[in-house]
Amino acid sequence: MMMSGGMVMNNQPDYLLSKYTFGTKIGEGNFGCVWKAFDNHSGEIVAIKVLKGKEYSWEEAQNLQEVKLLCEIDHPNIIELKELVLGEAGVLYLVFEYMDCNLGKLIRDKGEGERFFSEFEIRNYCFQILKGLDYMHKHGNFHCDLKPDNILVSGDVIKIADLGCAQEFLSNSPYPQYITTRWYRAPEVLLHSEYGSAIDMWAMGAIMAELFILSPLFPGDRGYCRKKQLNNQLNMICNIMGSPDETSWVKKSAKYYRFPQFQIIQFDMVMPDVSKEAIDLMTSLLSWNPSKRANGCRGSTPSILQAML
Ligand SMILES: Nc1ncnc2c1ncn2[C@@H]1O[C@H](COP(=O)(O)OP(=O)(O)OP(=O)(O)O)[C@@H](O)[C@H]1O
Repeated sequence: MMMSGGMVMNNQPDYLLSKYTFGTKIGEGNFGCVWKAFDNHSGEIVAIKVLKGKEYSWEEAQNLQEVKLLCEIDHPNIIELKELVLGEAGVLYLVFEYMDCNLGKLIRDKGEGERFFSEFEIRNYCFQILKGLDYMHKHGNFHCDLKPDNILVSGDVIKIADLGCAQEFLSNSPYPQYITTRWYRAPEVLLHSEYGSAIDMWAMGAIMAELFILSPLFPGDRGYCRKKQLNNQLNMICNIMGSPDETSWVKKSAKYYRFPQFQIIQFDMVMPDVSKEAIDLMTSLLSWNPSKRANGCRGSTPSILQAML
């Protein structure tokens, strides 16, 4: 057994089954199944992610991006990885602190009950997500797959999870193919342009709007080919944020793309009860130009964001 930071790493096959009692399956993504489990020693409830589709060696397991990053991270708004266990036949188990549900489910439940979140609740959630993101960005990483289902909630505490696609700014490795679920994907990624941590701020803007309206802001269709998907998603964005003007960013990043022409829909028209500060923050987070997006590390951030961080 080895220790890295506060985390335990174990490659004894029997260890997992003797330490934990598995309960129900609580989630499933592209990369793993997540189970609720009971720690027989401490009595604590945990969430165990069983990685899919590959036999891991111990070295591969320790070098996984999600594992490497979570070993270095210690923040109250980022999920804690408690243990890494390599079981029989190279099955890899990631043992996390347990959270009650994800933000996507909470939004869907509210939507079905036709009950809105109060702005106070939304500010509290966004404040915590922004704190977690700010920490990641200041430590040279960005999440790359921020979406409501990857944000976990217990009571009024929020934690960012699923760092499997996260990237280091200065990494020599090429950025991954898979970047953000399409509805939360920033224009620069859609347009195959250069991108960085500002893609998380775009996703944050889309999530904040979703918390207010209880449905995704840019729910682009799948489309039957990549070109259709791209057109559809960018169309959705133009439809709400207005088409980008001829700024240097558009000239550099989208010189071959013909944007459909739409005027911006003012958020205060569709969200009449939302405060001006919250509208300003969403509008800034959803700027076409990544360098203009609100960002905790920059001076030109809206006052609500400054007050939050
Ligand atoms: N620590 C946890 N506590 C409670 N539920 C969790 C926890 N971690 C994950 N889950 C649940 O399991 C789901 C899938 O987890 P996760 O996103 O980590 O898997 P994934 O395979 O990497 O997903 P994706 O396809 O989005 O990359 C989450 O949406 C969440 O509902």
